[in-house]
Amino acid sequence: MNIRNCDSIKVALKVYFIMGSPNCNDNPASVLQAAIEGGITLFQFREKGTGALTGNAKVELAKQLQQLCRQHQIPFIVNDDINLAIALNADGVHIGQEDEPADEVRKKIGHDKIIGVSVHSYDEAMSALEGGADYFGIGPVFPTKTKEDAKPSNGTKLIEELRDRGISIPIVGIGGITADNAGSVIKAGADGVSVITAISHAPSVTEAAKNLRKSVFEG
Ligand SMILES: Cc1ncc(COP(=O)(O)OP(=O)(O)O)c(N)n1
Ligand SMILES: Cc1nc(C(=O)O)sc1CCOP(=O)(O)O
Ligand SMILES: [Mg+2]
Repeated sequence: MNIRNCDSIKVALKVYFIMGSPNCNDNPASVLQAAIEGGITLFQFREKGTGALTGNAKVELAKQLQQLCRQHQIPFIVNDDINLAIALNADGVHIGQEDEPADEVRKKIGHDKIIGVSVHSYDEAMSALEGGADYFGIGPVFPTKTKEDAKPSNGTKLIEELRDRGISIPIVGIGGITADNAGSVIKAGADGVSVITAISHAPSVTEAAKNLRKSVFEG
């Protein structure tokens, strides 16, 4: 299967769980296992923020989480760290406007890997497309405390604008998304939702993933 196929990416983006050890109240592998049992469709390893692991500890955690994803056929995406993604033969990377440009990343990771790019305007979206992005992450849709340097929340405006202007690339919304508001993000034109705390901090991680899935698939 071509992992970069647009329809496959749209399916994978539906319930996109992102986390690293700073986001977990429990052992990250247990949290990921529980989220997989709840039906997540894609995972991003984002080892970032206060207390984030570095060096060998980061690599070992990434390997452990990648192994879990492999066992359950969940694609494994690495946030920011292109060298780690290459070293682990990850399924792809997610980069933002402050990270390496998409065209440079494409040269490094090759043509069989997914590149997700965060965009905040039509112009950024066009540049990301030219650079070879496979999907856009758009946010923060709602206020979030999880990303320290997040921009002010902007609702679903950009998602609607891109769809109105005929952009058909896979899109995932991010930032403050929960089972209660996920339906509005899908209605706006996103293919899926990406969340950290709505799953990682939930009293039951499995139930939270199931509820999010329900909202995405049933509105
Ligand atoms: C799916 C998805 N969308 C957006 C982001 C944010 O990326 P970025 O702006 O580079 O910020 P950091 O996550 O690196 O702090 C994301 N990670 N995933
Ligand atoms: C990693 C990230 N990126 C964002 C963006 O707007 O690009 S918001 C965000 C944090 C999302 O965490 P939560 O689901 O807990 O709000
Ligand atoms: Mg980044």
